[in-house]
Amino acid sequence: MGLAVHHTTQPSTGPVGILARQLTPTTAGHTLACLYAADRYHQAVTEIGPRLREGQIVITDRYTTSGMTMQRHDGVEPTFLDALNLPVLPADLTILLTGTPDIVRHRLTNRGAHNRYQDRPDSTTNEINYFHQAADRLATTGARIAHIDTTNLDPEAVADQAASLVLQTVHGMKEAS
Ligand SMILES: Cc1cn([C@H]2C[C@H](O)[C@@H](COP(=O)(O)OP(=O)(O)O)O2)c(=O)[nH]c1=O
Repeated sequence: MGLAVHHTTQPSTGPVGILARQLTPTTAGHTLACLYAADRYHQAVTEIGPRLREGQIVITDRYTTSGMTMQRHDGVEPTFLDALNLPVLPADLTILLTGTPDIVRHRLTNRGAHNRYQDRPDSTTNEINYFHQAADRLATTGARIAHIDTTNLDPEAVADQAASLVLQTVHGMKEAS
């Protein structure tokens, strides 16, 4: 179909993202929430915005919803996280990959934890709830949010569903413009 796609991640590989990753084991709460949000604003200006203006599709692994979720593990209030993250360049589509706590925990154990949040066995159920709550709060802004229940899907099937959702969104935006 010839669409130009740029794939990226949050935290980014830029200076603020590197700092956020470096400090995650030893810092917590408001400091980390601000660092991850700063990385998101910086990446929107330096990487994502310019590519969107060139007409590319930008896919990012984690975005605003992660910022509205992760530091709740450290007790940061949702209102603080929302105020920090909702003004960031809004996504045209947010896809939430969901799964039962058992299957998410099983996959995490097989893959290995990437940070101290994922080390705690009880964190999975909390995080799933936090993500659903963040998605509900994001939805009140009019954001387009889709859920893919990955419990019984392999990665290829998840990717297929995600690609269809992206294409639907792109077509919808083209028709509306
Ligand atoms: C984007 C973002 C990430 N994080 C943390 C938690 C994530 O697990 C980690 C991302 O590290 P990563 O190694 O990409 O882990 P995963 O594969 O689980 O995404 O960064 C936050 O705490 N807040 C944020 O806003």
